[in-house]
Amino acid sequence: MTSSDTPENGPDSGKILETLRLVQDESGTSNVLSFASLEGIAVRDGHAQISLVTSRDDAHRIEPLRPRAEAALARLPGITRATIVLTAHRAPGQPPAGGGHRPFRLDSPANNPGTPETRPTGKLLPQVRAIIAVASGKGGVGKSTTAVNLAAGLAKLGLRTGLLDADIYGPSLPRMLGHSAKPFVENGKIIPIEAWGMHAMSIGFLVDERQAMIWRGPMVMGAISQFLGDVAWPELDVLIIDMPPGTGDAQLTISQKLSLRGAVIVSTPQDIALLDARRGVAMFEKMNVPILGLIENMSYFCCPNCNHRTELFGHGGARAQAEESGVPFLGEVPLLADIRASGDAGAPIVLSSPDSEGAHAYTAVARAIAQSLRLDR
Ligand SMILES: Nc1ncnc2c1ncn2[C@@H]1O[C@H](COP(=O)(O)OP(=O)(O)OP(=O)(O)O)[C@@H](O)[C@H]1O
Repeated sequence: MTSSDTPENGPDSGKILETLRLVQDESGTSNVLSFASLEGIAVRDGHAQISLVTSRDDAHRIEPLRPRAEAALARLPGITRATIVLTAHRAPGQPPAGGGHRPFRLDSPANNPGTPETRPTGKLLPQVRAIIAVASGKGGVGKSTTAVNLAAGLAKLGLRTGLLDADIYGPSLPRMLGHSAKPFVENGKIIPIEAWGMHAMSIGFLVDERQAMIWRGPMVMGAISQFLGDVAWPELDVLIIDMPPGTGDAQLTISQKLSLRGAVIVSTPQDIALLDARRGVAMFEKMNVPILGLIENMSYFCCPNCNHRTELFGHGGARAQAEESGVPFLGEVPLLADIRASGDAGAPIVLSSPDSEGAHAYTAVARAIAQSLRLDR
C-alpha cells in the first residue's frame, strides 16, 4: 500500500499526517513533517509503516521526535504498532556524505549498525548454510533471470531460500519478482521482502533505478558493504546472490565479505561471452571460491509454432568450455519467449508455469546444485 491508498480498517492518510504534525519539538515550532515529506504509508495487521524522505542534514532533527511520533500513531484506532522509516536521498550530482562511502543511509544515524569501516571484519551471514554467487563475465547474458529462477527452483525443493540482488548499477529484482513496496526497517536493520516463497533484497527496493545508475566506483563498493551488513536475513538454507556483471572490485568485495560456498557462471554460447565466462571462472578460482558449474543460457531457440530447434548462437560452447576448464556443466536453458515474458511480468517461470520447458530447465539445474552441496532437506 502506498500513500495514495487508504489503509484498510485503519485511519486514513489524512489522520496519520495530522497525528504526525501534532508531535512537536521542544520549541513547539517544528514537527516531523517540517523536515521530511511523506513517501508511503502501509498498514498491515495493525502495524503501520510510514516512510519519510528527508535530507541527510535534516535526519538528525527528526530522530528525537520519532519515538513520540510512533507512539502517537500507535494510539490511533486500527493501529497497534508504528514504525517510521527515514530515507535520505542524495540529489544527482551532490557529493556523498562522509567522503564517498555512504551513498545511501536508510535509517537514522542513531540506528546505524556501523559503517563498513567500523563493522567487525569477520565473514557476514553465519545464519545462512550456503551462499551461492550467480555471475557472468559480461552483462545481458541472462544472469539475473537465471538467479531468480534458480532461487525459485531451490525454494520449490523446500529449501529456505534468499535472493540478494547485488547488481547495484542495474537492479532487476523488483521487476522480476513483481514487487515494488519498500521493505520494513526494524532496529536499524532492513527486513527482506517476501515474494514467491523467498526472502529477497535489492537496492532497487530502496532507491529508484536512476539513482542507482549514478553511483560510481568507491560509492558502489561502500553501498555493497553497507548493504551486506544492514539486512536482517533470517536463517536460510541457501542464499543466491545475483552478482554485478564483470570481474571487478565489486565482485572482489562480495567474495571477501561473505563465505561463498560456490559460484555459478552464466554464459551464452557466443564466443565473446564465453571468453568473459573464462575470466569469471579465473576470478573465483583466484578467490578460492569453488566453481559449481557453468550454465549455457539462450542455448537454442525452439519455435513455439513448429517446434523447430534453431541454434542461433552456436551450441555446446559452454559445455566444451566447462570441460576445458575442468568445471561441471550444469545444464542449458533455451531461448524462450515465455522466459522473457515471465521475467517482465514479475512471475518467475519456475513457479508461475512449473510445467513449461523453461521451468524444467531451471529446476534441473537447481536440483543439481542442491545435490552437489547436499542441501536437500
Ligand atoms: N533463456 C531466455 N530466454 C528468453 N529471454 C531471456 C532468457 N534469459 C534472459 N532473457 C531475457 O534477456 C534479457 C536480459 O536478461 P537478464 O536481465 O537476466 O540479464 P543479465 O545478464 O542479468 O543482464 P544485466 O547484466 O544487464 O543485468 C531480459 O529481457 C530477459 O528476460
